[in-house]
Amino acid sequence: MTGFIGAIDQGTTSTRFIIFDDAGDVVTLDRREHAQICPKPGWVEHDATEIWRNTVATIEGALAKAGLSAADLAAVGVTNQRETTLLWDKETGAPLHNAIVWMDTRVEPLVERFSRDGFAKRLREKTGLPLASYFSALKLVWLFENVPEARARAERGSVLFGTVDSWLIWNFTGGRHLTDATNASRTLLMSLETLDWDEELLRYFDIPRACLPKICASSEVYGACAAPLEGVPLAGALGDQQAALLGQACLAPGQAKNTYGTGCFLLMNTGLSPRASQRGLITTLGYKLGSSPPVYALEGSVAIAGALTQWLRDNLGLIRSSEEIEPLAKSVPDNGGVYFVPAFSGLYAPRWRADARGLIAGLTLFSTKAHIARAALEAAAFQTQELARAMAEDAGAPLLELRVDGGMTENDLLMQFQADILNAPLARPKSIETTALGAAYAAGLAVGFWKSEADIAAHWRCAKRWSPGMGEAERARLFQGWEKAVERSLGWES
Ligand SMILES: Nc1ncnc2c1ncn2[C@@H]1O[C@H](COP(=O)(O)OP(=O)(O)O)[C@@H](O)[C@H]1O
Ligand SMILES: O=P(O)(O)OC[C@H](O)CO
Repeated sequence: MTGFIGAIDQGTTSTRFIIFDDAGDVVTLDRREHAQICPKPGWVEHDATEIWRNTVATIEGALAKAGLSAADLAAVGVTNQRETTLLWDKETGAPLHNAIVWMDTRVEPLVERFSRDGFAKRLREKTGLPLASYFSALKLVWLFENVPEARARAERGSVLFGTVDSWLIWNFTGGRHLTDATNASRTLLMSLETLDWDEELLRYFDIPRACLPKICASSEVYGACAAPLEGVPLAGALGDQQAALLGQACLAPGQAKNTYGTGCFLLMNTGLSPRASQRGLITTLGYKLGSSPPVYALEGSVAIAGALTQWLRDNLGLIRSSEEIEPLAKSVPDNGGVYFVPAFSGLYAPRWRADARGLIAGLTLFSTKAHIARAALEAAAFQTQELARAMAEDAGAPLLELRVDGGMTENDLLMQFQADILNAPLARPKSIETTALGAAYAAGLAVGFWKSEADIAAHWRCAKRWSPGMGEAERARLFQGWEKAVERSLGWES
């Protein structure tokens, strides 16, 4: 019987394999963390071979826990941390360098170099993206400039470029070099109109076409998997935030979700044509299901959200586990005037300030670690409020409801504060594994396991809701404090 769908969720901090039943409910899950390699300030790398090993281990782990075998899976989907950039040898499959992670800032000097000629406006028109260290193109340029022989071999096609989806698909399918259009839309190399690599952009960044994967739909059969998923069709791939959009069934224009993980990513479905932002948001591909027309989204990306909780745990030792932050923060009635701006990689949307750095503001002798914990949680909410405000202005209508998911949504204090600061209700579905669910939906639709978008929308059920309860004056006072702190974080790094 093939009554289940599998999804690999390869995230910034961990890799999960989740098995879903036909109601979209989690049957079982296995998870492995991988090393965050930080060789210099601002540099963040992953070992791609460790990621592949963890992927295999989580699949084996989840199948064993559920007492299932690969033959029980009708299809498998892949979803992944986006923009993270890899090069590997076509013959041996060996990576040429550690993967350069999306939040890595080493290419700031390249951003400056490429900013000088005024091409950034054209880049934004074609790709929907600002010229920033976040996206893949400059990471790839850096690899070509720093890894001996990489460029010459890429030109010959013996070295391949890919984001993490490509890397996993290549390993699963015995060497098929493919990517999906949502991941490609984060490279600064794909045109949002044609959904193909763009000659003008390739020339601009001097990227050889021979090293690029073929761009596919988010939902189509990519190939049959090798062990440990022997023979299972790999039938869906999406960047993780787009997968969450689909997993949250935000299928109608105007519907939006926010995922609170390492970072925070607010995406709104904007329908069948790309909508340019006037407020510092990104225009991105939402999803492309088979031969259906592509669906676009506006996105607000925040680099540091849950990562700040981890930082309090690992770098300051303020808490022993992420969960401990909630009781600590709750032990004080408010932030006591303390604000924490986690601009560790500069600030992404809507400000795009690479020169910002993290700070804690408003400290007095009265401040305790509980105020710092509270300020760290509130930072995710304030950053989301900035995105929501920009999105409402772009869309010409306020957000009526925000669907939420990701690890931080377990934090009740944060979610209530978020509803208060947004002045809009939050709704969390029965499963917060919506990222993996989106990849499962994409794969399931491609093989007919689920029949239509309506079929998957019918699975969405609200399990928890937070309603706003804060007065306007208090909301304005708190947000003003945040804005003052952000102003002070700007221009730190010059
Ligand atoms: N109860 C909690 N309160 C605050 N942050 C949390 C809590 N639980 C998890 N987190 C944070 O959420 C992140 C994990 O969420 P997850 O959705 O698994 O992220 P990712 O997919 O980016 O790896 C971590 O950064 C962790 O510190
Ligand atoms: O791995 P996550 O969930 O933190 O997501 C990372 C994003 O895809 C980066 O753009």
